[in-house]
Amino acid sequence: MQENKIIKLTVRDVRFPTSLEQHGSDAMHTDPDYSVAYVVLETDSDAALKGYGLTFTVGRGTEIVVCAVKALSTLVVGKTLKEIVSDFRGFYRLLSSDGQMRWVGPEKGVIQLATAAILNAVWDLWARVEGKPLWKLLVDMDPAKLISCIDFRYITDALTEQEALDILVKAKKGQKNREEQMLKEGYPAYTTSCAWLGYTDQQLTQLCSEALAQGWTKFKVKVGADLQDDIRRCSLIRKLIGPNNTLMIDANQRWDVNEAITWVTKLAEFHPLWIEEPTCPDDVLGHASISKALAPLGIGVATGEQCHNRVMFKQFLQAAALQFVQIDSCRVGSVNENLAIILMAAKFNVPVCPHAGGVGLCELVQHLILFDYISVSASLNNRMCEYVDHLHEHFKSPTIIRNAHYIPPKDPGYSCEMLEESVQKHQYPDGEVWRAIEQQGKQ
Ligand SMILES: C[C@H](O)[C@@H](O)CC(=O)C(=O)O
Ligand SMILES: [Mg+2]
Repeated sequence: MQENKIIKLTVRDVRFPTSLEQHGSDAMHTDPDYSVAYVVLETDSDAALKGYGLTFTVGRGTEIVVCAVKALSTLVVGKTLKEIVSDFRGFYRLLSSDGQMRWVGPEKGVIQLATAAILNAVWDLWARVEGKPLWKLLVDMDPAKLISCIDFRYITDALTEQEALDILVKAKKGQKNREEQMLKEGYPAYTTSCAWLGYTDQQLTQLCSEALAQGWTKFKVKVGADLQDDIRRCSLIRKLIGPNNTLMIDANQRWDVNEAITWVTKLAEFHPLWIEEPTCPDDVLGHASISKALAPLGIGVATGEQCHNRVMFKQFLQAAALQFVQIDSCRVGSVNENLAIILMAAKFNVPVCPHAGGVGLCELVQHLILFDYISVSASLNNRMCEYVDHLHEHFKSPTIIRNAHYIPPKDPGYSCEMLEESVQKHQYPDGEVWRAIEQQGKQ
Protein backbone atom coordinates (compact mmCIF):
# COMPACT_ATOMS: atom_id res chain seq x y z
CA MET A 1 0.00 0.00 0.00
CA GLN A 2 1.19 3.53 -0.81
CA GLU A 3 1.72 5.65 2.29
CA ASN A 4 -1.21 8.02 1.47
CA LYS A 5 -0.39 10.81 3.86
CA ILE A 6 -3.43 12.82 4.97
CA ILE A 7 -2.48 16.41 4.24
CA LYS A 8 -5.72 18.25 4.81
CA LEU A 9 -9.13 17.86 6.50
CA THR A 10 -12.07 20.03 5.58
CA VAL A 11 -15.45 19.95 7.32
CA ARG A 12 -18.66 21.62 6.23
CA ASP A 13 -22.09 22.20 7.74
CA VAL A 14 -24.65 20.95 5.20
CA ARG A 15 -28.36 21.16 5.96
CA PHE A 16 -31.51 20.19 4.10
CA PRO A 17 -34.77 21.99 4.99
CA THR A 18 -36.77 18.78 5.54
CA SER A 19 -38.78 20.39 8.37
CA LEU A 20 -40.69 22.44 5.79
CA GLU A 21 -42.60 19.31 4.81
CA GLN A 22 -42.32 17.46 8.11
CA HIS A 23 -40.12 14.73 6.64
CA GLY A 24 -38.33 12.94 9.47
CA SER A 25 -40.64 14.30 12.19
CA ASP A 26 -41.31 12.34 15.36
CA ALA A 27 -42.68 12.85 18.86
CA MET A 28 -39.48 14.52 20.09
CA HIS A 29 -37.92 15.93 16.92
CA THR A 30 -40.85 17.84 15.54
CA ASP A 31 -38.98 19.98 13.02
CA PRO A 32 -35.82 18.15 11.89
CA ASP A 33 -33.70 19.63 9.14
CA TYR A 34 -31.67 16.60 8.08
CA SER A 35 -28.03 17.70 8.19
CA VAL A 36 -24.47 16.46 8.15
CA ALA A 37 -21.06 17.54 9.29
CA TYR A 38 -19.32 16.55 6.05
CA VAL A 39 -15.63 15.68 6.20
CA VAL A 40 -13.17 15.36 3.33
CA LEU A 41 -9.65 14.03 3.87
CA GLU A 42 -7.11 14.94 1.20
CA THR A 43 -4.00 12.86 0.65
CA ASP A 44 -0.67 13.33 -1.08
CA SER A 45 -1.19 10.17 -3.18
CA ASP A 46 -0.38 10.23 -6.89
CA ALA A 47 -4.05 9.75 -7.69
CA ALA A 48 -5.03 12.59 -5.32
CA LEU A 49 -7.22 10.14 -3.43
CA LYS A 50 -9.71 11.55 -0.94
CA GLY A 51 -11.72 10.04 1.88
CA TYR A 52 -15.29 11.21 2.51
CA GLY A 53 -17.12 10.91 5.82
CA LEU A 54 -20.07 12.36 7.64
CA THR A 55 -22.11 12.33 10.77
CA PHE A 56 -25.82 13.02 10.96
CA THR A 57 -27.64 15.74 12.93
CA VAL A 58 -31.09 17.30 12.71
CA GLY A 59 -30.18 20.95 12.07
CA ARG A 60 -29.24 23.48 14.74
CA GLY A 61 -26.11 22.35 16.53
CA THR A 62 -24.36 21.01 13.44
CA GLU A 63 -21.98 23.95 13.81
CA ILE A 64 -20.91 22.51 17.20
CA VAL A 65 -20.09 19.14 15.61
CA VAL A 66 -18.11 20.98 12.90
CA CYS A 67 -16.15 22.71 15.67
CA ALA A 68 -15.42 19.37 17.36
CA VAL A 69 -14.22 17.86 14.07
CA LYS A 70 -11.83 20.80 13.71
CA ALA A 71 -10.56 20.24 17.26
CA LEU A 72 -9.84 16.56 16.48
CA SER A 73 -8.33 17.23 13.06
CA THR A 74 -4.82 17.77 14.44
CA LEU A 75 -4.80 14.09 15.44
CA VAL A 76 -5.41 13.01 11.85
CA VAL A 77 -3.64 15.44 9.55
CA GLY A 78 -0.04 14.37 9.02
CA LYS A 79 -0.74 10.67 9.58
CA THR A 80 -0.51 8.20 6.72
CA LEU A 81 -3.34 5.79 5.98
CA LYS A 82 -0.78 3.01 6.23
CA GLU A 83 0.18 3.88 9.80
CA ILE A 84 -3.47 4.33 10.81
CA VAL A 85 -4.65 0.96 9.54
CA SER A 86 -1.57 -0.90 10.72
CA ASP A 87 -2.70 -0.04 14.27
CA PHE A 88 -6.32 0.99 13.87
CA ARG A 89 -7.12 0.16 17.50
CA GLY A 90 -4.37 2.53 18.60
CA PHE A 91 -5.60 5.26 16.28
CA TYR A 92 -9.19 4.79 17.48
CA ARG A 93 -7.97 5.23 21.03
CA LEU A 94 -5.93 8.28 20.11
CA LEU A 95 -9.07 9.94 18.79
CA SER A 96 -11.48 8.75 21.48
CA SER A 97 -9.15 9.10 24.45
CA ASP A 98 -7.06 12.20 23.78
CA GLY A 99 -5.87 13.23 27.23
CA GLN A 100 -7.57 16.60 27.12
CA MET A 101 -10.47 16.23 24.70
CA ARG A 102 -11.87 13.09 26.33
CA TRP A 103 -13.10 15.38 29.10
CA VAL A 104 -15.81 16.68 26.76
CA GLY A 105 -17.01 13.10 26.18
CA PRO A 106 -15.74 10.57 26.86
CA GLU A 107 -17.02 8.63 23.86
CA LYS A 108 -20.40 10.35 23.91
CA GLY A 109 -22.20 13.42 22.65
CA VAL A 110 -20.77 15.90 20.19
CA ILE A 111 -17.18 14.67 20.40
CA GLN A 112 -18.33 11.12 19.60
CA LEU A 113 -20.31 12.36 16.57
CA ALA A 114 -17.17 14.16 15.41
CA THR A 115 -15.08 11.01 15.93
CA ALA A 116 -17.62 9.12 13.80
CA ALA A 117 -17.40 11.64 10.95
CA ILE A 118 -13.60 11.50 10.85
CA LEU A 119 -13.32 7.73 11.17
CA ASN A 120 -16.02 7.21 8.55
CA ALA A 121 -13.81 9.24 6.19
CA VAL A 122 -10.76 7.14 7.10
CA TRP A 123 -12.67 3.90 6.38
CA ASP A 124 -13.92 5.36 3.12
CA LEU A 125 -10.36 6.21 2.15
CA TRP A 126 -9.13 2.73 3.07
CA ALA A 127 -11.85 1.05 1.00
CA ARG A 128 -11.07 3.32 -1.97
CA VAL A 129 -7.37 2.51 -1.74
CA GLU A 130 -8.26 -1.20 -1.79
CA GLY A 131 -10.68 -0.59 -4.70
CA LYS A 132 -13.62 -2.18 -2.85
CA PRO A 133 -16.93 -1.11 -1.38
CA LEU A 134 -16.54 -1.02 2.40
CA TRP A 135 -18.70 -4.10 3.02
CA LYS A 136 -16.44 -6.13 0.73
CA LEU A 137 -13.30 -4.79 2.41
CA LEU A 138 -14.71 -6.04 5.73
CA VAL A 139 -15.94 -9.37 4.36
CA ASP A 140 -12.56 -10.13 2.75
CA MET A 141 -10.51 -9.03 5.76
CA ASP A 142 -8.69 -11.62 7.82
CA PRO A 143 -10.62 -12.08 11.12
CA ALA A 144 -7.54 -11.28 13.21
CA LYS A 145 -7.09 -8.02 11.31
CA LEU A 146 -10.75 -7.12 11.87
CA ILE A 147 -10.37 -7.77 15.57
CA SER A 148 -7.30 -5.52 15.65
CA CYS A 149 -9.51 -2.57 14.61
CA ILE A 150 -11.69 -2.87 17.73
CA ASP A 151 -11.07 -1.24 21.11
CA PHE A 152 -12.14 -3.91 23.62
CA ARG A 153 -11.61 -1.61 26.61
CA TYR A 154 -14.69 -1.76 28.89
CA ILE A 155 -16.38 -4.70 27.11
CA THR A 156 -14.21 -7.73 27.90
CA ASP A 157 -16.63 -8.76 30.66
CA ALA A 158 -19.18 -9.33 27.88
CA LEU A 159 -17.00 -10.26 24.90
CA THR A 160 -13.31 -11.16 24.86
CA GLU A 161 -11.06 -10.82 21.84
CA GLN A 162 -10.87 -14.59 21.61
CA GLU A 163 -14.67 -14.95 21.63
CA ALA A 164 -14.98 -12.30 18.94
CA LEU A 165 -12.38 -14.06 16.83
CA ASP A 166 -14.16 -17.40 17.28
CA ILE A 167 -17.45 -15.87 16.07
CA LEU A 168 -15.76 -14.56 12.92
CA VAL A 169 -13.89 -17.78 12.21
CA LYS A 170 -17.03 -19.89 12.71
CA ALA A 171 -19.00 -17.67 10.32
CA LYS A 172 -16.45 -18.26 7.54
CA LYS A 173 -18.48 -21.37 6.74
CA GLY A 174 -21.02 -20.52 4.06
CA GLN A 175 -19.70 -16.97 3.64
CA LYS A 176 -19.25 -17.26 -0.13
CA ASN A 177 -22.85 -18.45 -0.60
CA ARG A 178 -24.22 -15.66 1.56
CA GLU A 179 -22.25 -13.09 -0.39
CA GLU A 180 -23.65 -14.44 -3.67
CA GLN A 181 -27.16 -14.46 -2.19
CA MET A 182 -26.82 -10.80 -1.18
CA LEU A 183 -25.53 -9.81 -4.62
CA LYS A 184 -28.52 -11.55 -6.18
CA GLU A 185 -31.36 -10.74 -3.76
CA GLY A 186 -30.12 -7.91 -1.58
CA TYR A 187 -30.70 -7.36 2.13
CA PRO A 188 -34.32 -7.05 3.41
CA ALA A 189 -35.43 -3.53 4.27
CA TYR A 190 -38.35 -1.79 5.95
CA THR A 191 -39.65 1.69 5.28
CA THR A 192 -40.26 4.58 7.68
CA SER A 193 -41.08 7.04 4.92
CA CYS A 194 -44.87 6.59 4.94
CA ALA A 195 -45.63 7.60 8.49
CA TRP A 196 -43.58 10.43 9.96
CA LEU A 197 -45.49 12.01 12.81
CA GLY A 198 -46.21 15.26 10.99
CA TYR A 199 -47.82 13.57 7.98
CA THR A 200 -51.60 13.76 7.54
CA ASP A 201 -53.75 10.62 7.35
CA GLN A 202 -54.23 11.35 3.66
CA GLN A 203 -50.46 11.45 3.08
CA LEU A 204 -50.00 8.30 5.13
CA THR A 205 -52.65 6.47 3.09
CA GLN A 206 -51.20 7.57 -0.22
CA LEU A 207 -47.56 6.80 0.68
CA CYS A 208 -48.44 3.48 2.22
CA SER A 209 -50.48 2.40 -0.82
CA GLU A 210 -47.61 3.38 -3.12
CA ALA A 211 -45.10 1.51 -0.94
CA LEU A 212 -47.26 -1.63 -0.98
CA ALA A 213 -47.44 -1.45 -4.77
CA GLN A 214 -43.62 -1.19 -4.86
CA GLY A 215 -43.29 -4.40 -2.85
CA TRP A 216 -42.71 -3.09 0.69
CA THR A 217 -43.94 -5.46 3.40
CA LYS A 218 -42.51 -3.90 6.58
CA PHE A 219 -43.52 -0.46 7.87
CA LYS A 220 -42.62 1.77 10.80
CA VAL A 221 -45.01 4.36 12.26
CA LYS A 222 -44.12 7.24 14.55
CA VAL A 223 -46.10 7.37 17.80
CA GLY A 224 -45.92 8.93 21.23
CA ALA A 225 -47.38 12.43 21.11
CA ASP A 226 -51.10 11.67 21.48
CA LEU A 227 -52.64 8.29 22.23
CA GLN A 228 -55.86 8.82 20.27
CA ASP A 229 -53.84 9.91 17.22
CA ASP A 230 -51.65 6.82 17.58
CA ILE A 231 -54.66 4.52 17.77
CA ARG A 232 -56.17 6.11 14.67
CA ARG A 233 -52.91 6.05 12.66
CA CYS A 234 -51.94 2.51 13.67
CA SER A 235 -55.43 1.27 12.88
CA LEU A 236 -55.30 2.98 9.48
CA ILE A 237 -51.91 1.56 8.54
CA ARG A 238 -52.74 -1.93 9.84
CA LYS A 239 -55.87 -1.92 7.66
CA LEU A 240 -53.84 -0.78 4.66
CA ILE A 241 -51.05 -3.33 5.04
CA GLY A 242 -53.20 -6.24 6.20
CA PRO A 243 -52.58 -8.73 9.01
CA ASN A 244 -49.54 -10.45 7.51
CA ASN A 245 -47.23 -7.53 6.84
CA THR A 246 -44.97 -6.24 9.60
CA LEU A 247 -45.58 -3.10 11.63
CA MET A 248 -43.15 -1.37 14.01
CA ILE A 249 -43.76 1.68 16.20
CA ASP A 250 -41.25 4.33 17.28
CA ALA A 251 -41.75 6.77 20.19
CA ASN A 252 -38.34 8.48 20.03
CA GLN A 253 -37.89 8.58 23.85
CA ARG A 254 -41.15 10.30 24.61
CA TRP A 255 -42.35 8.39 27.70
CA ASP A 256 -41.51 7.54 31.28
CA VAL A 257 -41.11 3.82 31.91
CA ASN A 258 -44.59 3.05 33.29
CA GLU A 259 -46.21 5.39 30.79
CA ALA A 260 -44.49 3.46 27.99
CA ILE A 261 -45.88 0.17 29.24
CA THR A 262 -49.44 1.50 29.56
CA TRP A 263 -49.35 3.32 26.20
CA VAL A 264 -47.91 0.43 24.21
CA THR A 265 -50.33 -2.02 25.81
CA LYS A 266 -53.11 0.11 24.31
CA LEU A 267 -51.49 -0.25 20.87
CA ALA A 268 -50.95 -4.00 21.21
CA GLU A 269 -54.10 -4.79 19.18
CA PHE A 270 -52.21 -3.57 16.09
CA HIS A 271 -49.53 -6.21 16.67
CA PRO A 272 -46.34 -4.16 16.41
CA LEU A 273 -43.17 -6.26 16.24
CA TRP A 274 -41.31 -3.71 18.33
CA ILE A 275 -41.60 -0.46 20.21
CA GLU A 276 -38.55 1.65 19.46
CA GLU A 277 -36.96 4.09 21.91
CA PRO A 278 -39.84 4.01 24.40
CA THR A 279 -37.99 6.05 27.02
CA CYS A 280 -34.69 7.82 27.79
CA PRO A 281 -31.98 6.20 25.63
CA ASP A 282 -29.61 5.95 28.65
CA ASP A 283 -32.09 4.13 30.90
CA VAL A 284 -30.93 0.52 30.64
CA LEU A 285 -32.97 -0.78 33.55
CA GLY A 286 -36.05 1.13 32.38
CA HIS A 287 -35.79 -0.61 29.02
CA ALA A 288 -35.41 -3.93 30.84
CA SER A 289 -38.67 -3.31 32.74
CA ILE A 290 -40.47 -2.37 29.53
CA SER A 291 -39.09 -5.46 27.75
CA LYS A 292 -40.30 -7.70 30.56
CA ALA A 293 -43.76 -6.11 30.67
CA LEU A 294 -44.31 -6.23 26.91
CA ALA A 295 -42.91 -9.71 26.25
CA PRO A 296 -46.24 -11.46 27.00
CA LEU A 297 -47.85 -9.22 24.35
CA GLY A 298 -45.31 -10.36 21.77
CA ILE A 299 -43.81 -6.86 21.48
CA GLY A 300 -40.04 -6.42 21.63
CA VAL A 301 -38.01 -3.32 22.50
CA ALA A 302 -35.67 -1.82 19.91
CA THR A 303 -33.11 0.88 20.56
CA GLY A 304 -29.69 2.18 19.54
CA GLU A 305 -29.94 5.26 17.34
CA GLN A 306 -29.00 7.43 20.33
CA CYS A 307 -26.95 4.83 22.15
CA HIS A 308 -23.63 6.55 22.27
CA ASN A 309 -21.06 3.79 22.61
CA ARG A 310 -20.28 0.07 22.89
CA VAL A 311 -20.52 0.17 26.70
CA MET A 312 -24.17 1.21 26.54
CA PHE A 313 -24.94 -1.59 24.09
CA LYS A 314 -23.08 -4.01 26.36
CA GLN A 315 -25.32 -3.10 29.29
CA PHE A 316 -28.52 -3.26 27.23
CA LEU A 317 -27.52 -6.76 26.14
CA GLN A 318 -26.42 -7.91 29.58
CA ALA A 319 -29.67 -6.68 31.14
CA ALA A 320 -31.90 -8.22 28.41
CA ALA A 321 -33.19 -4.67 27.97
CA LEU A 322 -33.59 -4.82 24.19
CA GLN A 323 -34.65 -7.44 21.65
CA PHE A 324 -33.45 -5.58 18.54
CA VAL A 325 -30.05 -3.86 18.32
CA GLN A 326 -30.25 -0.72 16.20
CA ILE A 327 -26.70 0.14 15.23
CA ASP A 328 -26.13 3.58 13.74
CA SER A 329 -23.26 4.37 11.40
CA CYS A 330 -22.75 7.91 12.72
CA ARG A 331 -23.64 7.88 16.41
CA VAL A 332 -20.83 5.66 17.75
CA GLY A 333 -17.14 5.50 16.81
CA SER A 334 -17.60 4.47 13.18
CA VAL A 335 -16.96 0.99 11.80
CA ASN A 336 -14.50 0.20 14.60
CA GLU A 337 -17.07 0.51 17.36
CA ASN A 338 -19.91 -0.94 15.27
CA LEU A 339 -17.81 -4.08 14.75
CA ALA A 340 -17.70 -4.47 18.54
CA ILE A 341 -21.47 -3.97 18.82
CA ILE A 342 -22.28 -6.38 15.97
CA LEU A 343 -20.08 -9.04 17.57
CA MET A 344 -21.60 -8.53 21.04
CA ALA A 345 -25.09 -8.82 19.52
CA ALA A 346 -24.02 -12.10 17.90
CA LYS A 347 -22.75 -13.44 21.19
CA PHE A 348 -26.03 -12.53 22.95
CA ASN A 349 -28.00 -13.84 19.97
CA VAL A 350 -29.94 -10.61 19.51
CA PRO A 351 -30.76 -9.51 15.93
CA VAL A 352 -29.20 -6.35 14.51
CA CYS A 353 -31.70 -4.09 12.68
CA PRO A 354 -29.86 -0.87 11.84
CA HIS A 355 -31.18 2.65 12.18
CA ALA A 356 -31.11 4.72 9.00
CA GLY A 357 -33.58 7.58 9.46
CA GLY A 358 -31.53 10.56 8.34
CA VAL A 359 -29.50 11.88 5.45
CA GLY A 360 -26.72 9.53 4.38
CA LEU A 361 -27.44 6.91 7.01
CA CYS A 362 -28.90 4.41 4.53
CA GLU A 363 -25.85 4.87 2.30
CA LEU A 364 -23.50 4.02 5.14
CA VAL A 365 -25.26 1.43 7.24
CA GLN A 366 -26.05 -0.89 4.33
CA HIS A 367 -22.34 -1.78 4.32
CA LEU A 368 -22.43 -2.77 8.00
CA ILE A 369 -25.54 -4.93 7.78
CA LEU A 370 -24.20 -6.75 4.73
CA PHE A 371 -21.06 -7.51 6.72
CA ASP A 372 -23.19 -8.66 9.67
CA TYR A 373 -25.10 -11.15 7.53
CA ILE A 374 -22.22 -12.42 5.40
CA SER A 375 -19.50 -12.59 8.07
CA VAL A 376 -21.12 -12.68 11.51
CA SER A 377 -24.76 -13.60 12.10
CA ALA A 378 -25.41 -15.72 8.98
CA SER A 379 -29.12 -15.20 9.71
CA LEU A 380 -31.98 -13.14 8.30
CA ASN A 381 -34.40 -14.24 10.97
CA ASN A 382 -36.24 -11.22 12.43
CA ARG A 383 -33.67 -8.96 10.75
CA MET A 384 -34.13 -6.00 8.46
CA CYS A 385 -32.49 -2.68 7.75
CA GLU A 386 -34.35 0.64 7.90
CA TYR A 387 -34.82 2.64 4.71
CA VAL A 388 -36.05 6.22 4.34
CA ASP A 389 -36.69 7.60 0.92
CA HIS A 390 -35.12 11.04 1.30
CA LEU A 391 -32.13 12.94 -0.11
CA HIS A 392 -30.35 10.04 -1.84
CA GLU A 393 -30.04 12.18 -4.96
CA HIS A 394 -27.31 14.21 -3.22
CA PHE A 395 -24.90 11.26 -3.11
CA LYS A 396 -22.45 10.12 -5.74
CA SER A 397 -23.29 6.45 -5.10
CA PRO A 398 -26.86 6.47 -3.77
CA THR A 399 -28.46 3.38 -2.27
CA ILE A 400 -30.17 1.02 -4.66
CA ILE A 401 -33.41 -0.57 -3.46
CA ARG A 402 -34.97 -3.39 -5.44
CA ASN A 403 -38.16 -5.07 -4.29
CA ALA A 404 -37.70 -3.70 -0.75
CA HIS A 405 -34.12 -4.99 -0.51
CA TYR A 406 -30.81 -3.10 -0.35
CA ILE A 407 -28.68 -4.08 -3.34
CA PRO A 408 -24.99 -4.24 -2.30
CA PRO A 409 -23.08 -1.17 -3.48
CA LYS A 410 -20.33 -1.79 -6.00
CA ASP A 411 -18.39 1.50 -6.03
CA PRO A 412 -15.21 1.59 -3.94
CA GLY A 413 -15.58 3.35 -0.58
CA TYR A 414 -18.22 3.84 2.12
CA SER A 415 -20.81 5.59 -0.16
CA CYS A 416 -20.44 8.90 1.76
CA GLU A 417 -19.30 11.14 -1.06
CA MET A 418 -21.82 13.89 -1.73
CA LEU A 419 -22.27 15.79 -4.98
CA GLU A 420 -20.24 18.99 -4.69
CA GLU A 421 -23.08 20.98 -6.22
CA SER A 422 -25.47 19.72 -3.51
CA VAL A 423 -22.98 20.54 -0.78
CA GLN A 424 -22.51 24.07 -2.05
CA LYS A 425 -26.23 24.69 -2.43
CA HIS A 426 -27.10 23.39 1.03
CA GLN A 427 -24.14 24.66 3.01
CA TYR A 428 -25.40 26.51 6.08
CA PRO A 429 -25.95 29.47 6.26
CA ASP A 430 -24.53 30.73 2.95
CA GLY A 431 -25.71 28.13 0.40
CA GLU A 432 -28.35 29.34 -2.05
CA VAL A 433 -31.08 27.14 -0.51
CA TRP A 434 -30.64 28.78 2.91
CA ARG A 435 -30.24 32.26 1.53
CA ALA A 436 -33.58 31.83 -0.30
CA ILE A 437 -35.27 30.60 2.89
CA GLU A 438 -33.88 33.56 4.83
CA GLN A 439 -35.10 35.92 2.13
CA GLN A 440 -38.62 34.43 2.22
CA GLY A 441 -38.68 34.81 6.00
CA LYS A 442 -38.01 38.51 5.62
CA GLN A 443 -40.93 39.01 3.24
C1 LIG B 1 -35.42 12.70 13.61
C2 LIG B 1 -35.32 11.43 12.83
O1 LIG B 1 -36.03 11.51 11.63
C3 LIG B 1 -35.81 10.22 13.65
O2 LIG B 1 -37.22 10.33 13.80
C4 LIG B 1 -35.44 8.95 12.95
C5 LIG B 1 -35.84 7.72 13.66
O3 LIG B 1 -36.16 7.69 14.84
C6 LIG B 1 -35.84 6.46 12.91
O4 LIG B 1 -35.66 6.50 11.70
O5 LIG B 1 -36.01 5.45 13.56
MG1 LIG C 1 -36.11 5.66 15.61
